[in-house]
Amino acid sequence: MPAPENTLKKRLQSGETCIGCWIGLADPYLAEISATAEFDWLLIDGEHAPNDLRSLSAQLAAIEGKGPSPVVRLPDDDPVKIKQVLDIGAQTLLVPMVETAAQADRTFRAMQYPPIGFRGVGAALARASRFAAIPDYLTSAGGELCLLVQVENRAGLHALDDILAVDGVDGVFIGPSDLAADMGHIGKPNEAEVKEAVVGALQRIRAAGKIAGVLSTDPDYIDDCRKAGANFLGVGIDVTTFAGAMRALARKYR
Ligand SMILES: O=C(O)C(=O)C[C@H](O)[C@@H](O)CO
Repeated sequence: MPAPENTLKKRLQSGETCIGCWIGLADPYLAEISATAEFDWLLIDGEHAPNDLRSLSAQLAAIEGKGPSPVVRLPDDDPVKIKQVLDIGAQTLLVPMVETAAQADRTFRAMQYPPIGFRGVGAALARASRFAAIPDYLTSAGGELCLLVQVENRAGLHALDDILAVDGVDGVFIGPSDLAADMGHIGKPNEAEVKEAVVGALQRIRAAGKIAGVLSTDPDYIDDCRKAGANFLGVGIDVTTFAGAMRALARKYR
């Protein structure tokens, strides 16, 4: 029996547009509630949300088999964290702040077992192998992993073509918030030159035959990015959705 099929990877690589939501409330109960919504994917944020391996694992379990495919964002490109997140069962990773082809290639190799890469072997203890219930995990896991790297500053944009040329990179996600900050427009991802850079990068990513990702909560921004070819399309954040709804409810009766 092989590793579980990564259906999200296959859908995205076929060119399908898959919409999803950031989940940063860092709780499996809330993740399961979000999984009742008809998103194609839910991204569990290990960079900006208060998550650890236990909470990430619990949210993976809460989402799997409920409809949306789970994605995990790492806090950085540390190979040790990558190994641990893969061992708890994540199959699609989003890795932030990638600026060079060498960094992207090292990140890919951290996800792969030898001889392709250098992921440490511990499947017998790992949720990913269903605790050794998947006998062929070691020889089948690599093909079901999906690496999405984040390009979110000028250095990464400058190296985009080289990053796209890395075979192990399945897709590139453009981070409008961090790119805006690096371009001198912090808090203004809608600034004309930022938006132009985001849209242009998305077009280049799809032209290279790779998955193109972005996140926005602005419907017009989302539509422009979809038209530019974004197919890993983040359209919301649970934290801001929940906080906004709670504040609106309180104001309604004040
Ligand atoms: O730079 C970005 O935009 C992202 O990477 C997404 C943000 O990190 C997310 O937290 C929404 O602000």
